[in-house]
Amino acid sequence: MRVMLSGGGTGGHIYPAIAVINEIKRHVPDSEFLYVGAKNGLEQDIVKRENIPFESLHITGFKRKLSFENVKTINRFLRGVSKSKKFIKRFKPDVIIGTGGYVCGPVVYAGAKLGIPTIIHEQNSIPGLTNKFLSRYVDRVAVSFEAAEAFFPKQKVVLTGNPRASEVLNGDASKGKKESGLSLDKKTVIIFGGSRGARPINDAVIGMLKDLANIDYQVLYITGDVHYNTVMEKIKQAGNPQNVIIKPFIHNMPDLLAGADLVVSRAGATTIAELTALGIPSILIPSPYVTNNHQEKNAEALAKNGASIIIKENDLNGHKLLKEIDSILGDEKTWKKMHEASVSQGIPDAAARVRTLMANLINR
Ligand SMILES: CC(=O)N[C@H]1[C@@H](OP(=O)(O)OP(=O)(O)OC[C@H]2O[C@@H](n3ccc(=O)[nH]c3=O)[C@H](O)[C@@H]2O)O[C@H](CO)[C@@H](O)[C@@H]1O
Repeated sequence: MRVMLSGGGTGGHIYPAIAVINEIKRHVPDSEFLYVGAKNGLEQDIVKRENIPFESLHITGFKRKLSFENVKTINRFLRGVSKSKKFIKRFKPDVIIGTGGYVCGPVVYAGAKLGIPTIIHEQNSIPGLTNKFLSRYVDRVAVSFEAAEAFFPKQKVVLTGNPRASEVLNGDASKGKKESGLSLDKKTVIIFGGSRGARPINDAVIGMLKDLANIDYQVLYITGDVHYNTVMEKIKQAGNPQNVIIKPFIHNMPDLLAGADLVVSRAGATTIAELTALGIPSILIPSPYVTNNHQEKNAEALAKNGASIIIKENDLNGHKLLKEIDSILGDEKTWKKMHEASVSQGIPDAAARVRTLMANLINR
């Protein structure tokens, strides 16, 4: 089977595509893949590390306000379409899958225009602009939340969940802990701000570092690549407690999450799919800077049934965060309830559902 994939900008769009690739590889081992990503997105690095053939487009997103930049964006889109058509004619995919982010716009659009079977995957409960645009042209729309169904043509939409949920299921907790320098027997909190890190979360963690030294669990704190040096400068002054390990980025999240008792993070949809697949309780700080405030909606779905506590970014500080962490890890009953609520929200067989959708579409 020949599968072309596109999606990117941030990890939340890239890891679901890689999970689809791994699922197909397991079932149809001689399949071939081509990933088309943005020149400046995180996908350059992440996809190449996985040894997946990669081509790139220069692409940007629309500004909401009228501006000359939008004219350039339209030109880049049109150039992206014609470059994608060349990739498609050369690679000859049986199917094209887009997982969101600006870059998959021209790729999936070009595929649909050339008559190739096309699918988009939407991770969020409120869809992004690119997927809304593409939904008019594609054959199927796979969604991760029921709430997203209403935004797409009824006859095309299928609830699959997020394929990354399946990928994290078989993580090796000891390996993940050893790789990051964590102890094997302590309760573990993982803190990160999505795939790129988030300054307000970093500030809150720096604000509670001194108090973290007095707790009996351990913390793996991921700053995000671009924030790492600034954070480490500040930490030089604040001091780094022994039970707090700080990293810029972790490539092997499945093994790390397998050993996590609690996660503190933004409310990106792919992170949420991972948490609920594993039943990890969470404290979510939705980013208020995303389209239609979709992270808040993602987080609300979990908080409503008790799997997560939401802290709004405006209310976030080190003291509050530590208090909430303690309220979960310090009380076995609370942890168990949140764990069960989290499991009940997961779709762990999402990757298989996407594979089936694809196989049915192309009759294989
Ligand atoms: C600012 C922005 O536009 N964010 C969006 C983006 O977020 P973002 O890319 O942050 O997405 P998510 O939080 O959904 O996913 C992050 C992914 O990166 C992984 N990870 C994270 C840190 C790390 O060190 N290593 C690592 O591998 C996580 O395990 C997860 O698989 O895509 C999501 C999915 O469409 C959206 O819901 C988010 O709103």
